[in-house]
This record gives sequence, C-alpha cells and structure tokens, in this order.
Amino acid sequence: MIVTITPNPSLDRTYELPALSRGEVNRAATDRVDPGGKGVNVARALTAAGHRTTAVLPLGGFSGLLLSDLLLRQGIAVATVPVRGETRINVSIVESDHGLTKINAPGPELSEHESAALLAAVRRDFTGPEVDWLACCGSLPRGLAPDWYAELVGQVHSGGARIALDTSGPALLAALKARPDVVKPNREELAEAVGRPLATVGDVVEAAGELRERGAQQVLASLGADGMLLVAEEGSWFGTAAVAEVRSDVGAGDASLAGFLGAGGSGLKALAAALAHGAAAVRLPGSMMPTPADLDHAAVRVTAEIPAERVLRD
Ligand SMILES: Nc1ncnc2c1ncn2[C@@H]1O[C@H](COP(=O)(O)OP(=O)(O)O)[C@@H](O)[C@H]1O
Ligand SMILES: O=P(O)(O)OC[C@H]1O[C@](O)(COP(=O)(O)O)[C@@H](O)[C@@H]1O
Repeated sequence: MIVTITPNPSLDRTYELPALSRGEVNRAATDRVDPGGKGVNVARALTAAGHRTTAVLPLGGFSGLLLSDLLLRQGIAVATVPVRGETRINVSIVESDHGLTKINAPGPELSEHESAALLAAVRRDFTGPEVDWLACCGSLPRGLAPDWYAELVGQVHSGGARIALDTSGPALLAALKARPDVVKPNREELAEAVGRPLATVGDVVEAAGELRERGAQQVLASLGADGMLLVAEEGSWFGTAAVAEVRSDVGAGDASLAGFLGAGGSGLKALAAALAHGAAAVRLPGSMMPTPADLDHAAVRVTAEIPAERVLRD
C-alpha cells in the first residue's frame, strides 16, 4: 500500500483562454476543477493504475467539502483531519500561445493542535507492515515548522515504510537528514537546494549527488521537457519521453512520482514508468492524472549514458 500525505491540499481551478489581457475582463473558453495538492494527485494517479493507496490530508471549510466530494466521486481513499481554516483554491491560467500561469494560495494556517493531529493520524493508522511507501508531498502550510516532514519521516521510517519526499526549500533541506528513500525535486527546487543555477544535465547530476551526501538515498530530478534523471547508489540513469502537444503541465511531477512508486520505486524500470506518466500528464488538461490507457511506453528512452554536456532549455 502507498500512503500519501498532503499537508496543504487544494482545489485546482483551471481556465483555458486564447490570451490573458492584464487589467481587462477576460472570458475563459473552458473552466475545470480538479482535486489538487501533490500527494492528492499522486494518490489519484496510483488509484487510476489500480494500486492500493490512501491520501491523508487536512480539510476545512466549503472548499474542503468540495475537495472531499470530488475525491469520493473519483474513488480515492482518503483519511482526513478536520481543520478550522478553509482549504485553498489554486488557479491555473492556460493561454494558447504563452503556456501556463499558476497562482498558488497560501492555504489555511494550522494550529499547533491541528499540526500534531496530522502527524498523529499518519503515526496511528499508517505505520504498519502493510505500508510500503509514504509519499510526503507539497508545501507546508503556515503553522507547520520547517522540520515537520523531518519529524514525520523519522517516525515512519522506524516503522519500516520507505519514504518519498516531494517538497522544496527549508522543508526539503530539513528532511534530508532523516534519510528519505527518494526525493523528487524539479530543476528549480534542486537549484534552490544547492544554491546555484543548473544549466546542463551534468550540473543536475552534481547537485543530485550533493543531496545524496546530505541524506537522500535516491534523487529523481524532473527536468520538465528535458526529461528526468535518477541518481542512486546502484547507478544513474537519464531519460526522456517526447510529447507532441503539451496541454497542461500542472501535476506532471506528481504523475511522475506516482509512476515511479507504482513501478517499485527504484532503478531503470521505475524511471521509465515515471517518464511515461509525466509525458501522459502533460497531454491532459488541468491537473488530470493519466490512466494506464494514456501511457505511451514506446516514446520513453532511458539510458545509463548520461548526456552530461546537454544544455537544459531556458
Ligand atoms: N513540456 C513538457 N514536455 C514533455 N514532458 C514534460 C513536459 N513538462 C513535464 N514533462 C514530463 O513530466 C515530468 C515532470 O515535470 P516537471 O515540470 O519537471 O515537474 P513538476 O511538475 O514537479 O515541476 C518531466 O520530467 C517530464 O518527464
Ligand atoms: O504544495 P504546493 O507546492 O503549493 O503545490 C500545490 C500545487 O501543486 C500541484 O500538486 C501540481 O503540481 P506542480 O505544480 O508541481 O505541477 C497542484 O495540484 C497544486 O495546486
């Protein structure tokens, strides 16, 4: 079983329009609402692939109710912790020619009691031998200390489950010390973690190595349209999956992590699955998660020969 925790979940609202005019009234051509937050998306993709999973999340207010209803209708198993604040709504604006603009809300501030209740919910129900992986995903809401994931990883690791971590900034740096089994930074998050820009695949390999020295056992670095790199003790692999038409890259990293964990969570096969899921996610609207029917395994290329000199796109 793969459990995900999302301390700051969201409703993801996506508007598609030809072009955004700043300072004007804009009329969207399409409007959709998806359940969101990184661990929620990982659980959605895993459920779509037939894996046993539960998403743990705090929920509050009217948008919390709507999120819970959407998840119920999609058949996602959830364990919720009620909070007083309102669950956030994140907005994506997709323009035909200019790509994606995202506005992520801060979300509710959790009280000390709510923060402890969220930790306790995982510790109480999801540290048994049936839990293979705990995926700790997304930003921490206000009220949670930067070492909140570090504490959770420490507690869950001692129960035997493996840990995947997809977060950024101080929360990522603090949790490395608890030796997560895999971390999944994107290029910007990895650059921030090592404190310098990453221009080539070789730069990414070096930065991933630094995160491993600081405690991460594997680093799955996602590089948007440039593909993905896995750096682990057994070796390093680089891969790409061509996409003819990108519709929305919201949640592509989450779909990738779901593919990686669903395929065992280590090695070349898991990297290939992550690439297939990421590519499928960007072909779909909003933060829609791919099903196995959406995957194009033939488009995936994975190699142990790392193209270190390859320059990453701007
Ligand atoms: N524009 C794109 N074209 C092709 N594949 C993409 C594109 N954007 C994302 N992907 C795929 O999805 C994966 C995750 O996307 P990325 O943007 O790196 O993560 P995140 O969503 O966490 O920021 C990439 O490694 C790649 O496989
Ligand atoms: O927790 P964060 O970092 O604010 O991100 C939350 C957002 O990330 C998502 O999980 C999408 O992931 P990406 O932004 O990495 O594509 C959305 O569902 C959600 O709105």
